[in-house]
Amino acid sequence: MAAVAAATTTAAANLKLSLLRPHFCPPRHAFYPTTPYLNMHGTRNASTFVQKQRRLLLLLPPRAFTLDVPGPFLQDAGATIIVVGGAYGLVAGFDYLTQRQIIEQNLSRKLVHILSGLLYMGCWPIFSTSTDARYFAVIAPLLNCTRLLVHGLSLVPNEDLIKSVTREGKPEELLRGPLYYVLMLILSSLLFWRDSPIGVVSLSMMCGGDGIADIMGRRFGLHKIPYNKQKSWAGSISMFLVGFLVSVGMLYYFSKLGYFELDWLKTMERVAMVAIVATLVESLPTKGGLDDNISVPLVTFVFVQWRS
Ligand SMILES: Nc1ccn([C@@H]2O[C@H](COP(=O)(O)OP(=O)(O)OP(=O)(O)O)[C@@H](O)[C@H]2O)c(=O)n1
Ligand SMILES: C/C(=C\CO)CCC[C@H](C)CCC[C@H](C)CCCC(C)C
Repeated sequence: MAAVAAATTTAAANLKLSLLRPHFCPPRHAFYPTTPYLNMHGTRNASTFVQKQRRLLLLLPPRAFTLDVPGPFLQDAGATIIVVGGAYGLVAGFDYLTQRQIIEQNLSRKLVHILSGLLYMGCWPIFSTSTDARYFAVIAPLLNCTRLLVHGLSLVPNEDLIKSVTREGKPEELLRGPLYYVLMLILSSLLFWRDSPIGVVSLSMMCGGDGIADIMGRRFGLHKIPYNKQKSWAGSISMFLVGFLVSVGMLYYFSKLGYFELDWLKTMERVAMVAIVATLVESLPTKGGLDDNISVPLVTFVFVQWRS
């Protein structure tokens, strides 16, 4: 009798858990804990997840011999150097292209907008599984934040940075869109990191979606949106499509690496809803109001939470 009662209670608890389970499942490594430290002789202690991370770091194909990564601190320090170097390289590269008039200033600004956040997120797996890894990851955006403040306040002039990331070439522009953008990268890394689809989708909408709206809208935006003559159907439709595709691509990337598991049908549905909301928010008239680099990711954070 007692055994039957116990079995019934367990079954009821399991049913309750499965009903409460969100569509975005908890990170897989919550179920399969990983060992960040590897033994001296090989990978005996390493879980599949850690092995995947190490392969990615070393850019070696699966099954190839992998060198020992000497502890999370060195791995995170190395990853930080790569990301900080990548950020400087990206801005310098676009500055070179604008200086040579290979691309115009506004296109450079939008390409930096699209690429920097997506490449930044793409680099998250090269950080260790340590709980401190996210603090190393925010070093690059923090340095860029300082850089934007120093040059935006004209404490030290920097024509190169201004040319590659501003619209009109004024230093104070660095204190608006670009500054809000790096602050959102920091916020999302600290709050969600690579363990949650929420941060991944929000940044994908801000980088991919919002970035492409400008590029397409300026080129093909003949037909304006009825409630905002500054924005066009071409820009908003591109934002929806690219925001959706980039989000799904990023979610696939992180789920393949084992950071979380997704029910793909529900995920697609949810990402489509989020893309519609982010596109609507971006299309609103905001003269003097909230910048898109704040409104788009913040609304996405809130909307995904609310739907969870
Ligand atoms: N849905 C959209 C968004 C943008 N655009 C085009 O892109 C230009 C700039 O858009 P906006 O988002 O206002 O850009 P910025 O103010 O430069 O934004 P940010 O500083 O956030 O980059 C608009 O004038 C418009 O030509 C568009 O056609 N349709
Ligand atoms: C032009 C921008 C926004 C306006 O809407 C983006 C500004 C980007 C920053 C100046 C540079 C940010 C760099 C990232 C923090 C790190 C990128 C690393 C990666 C590996 C290239």
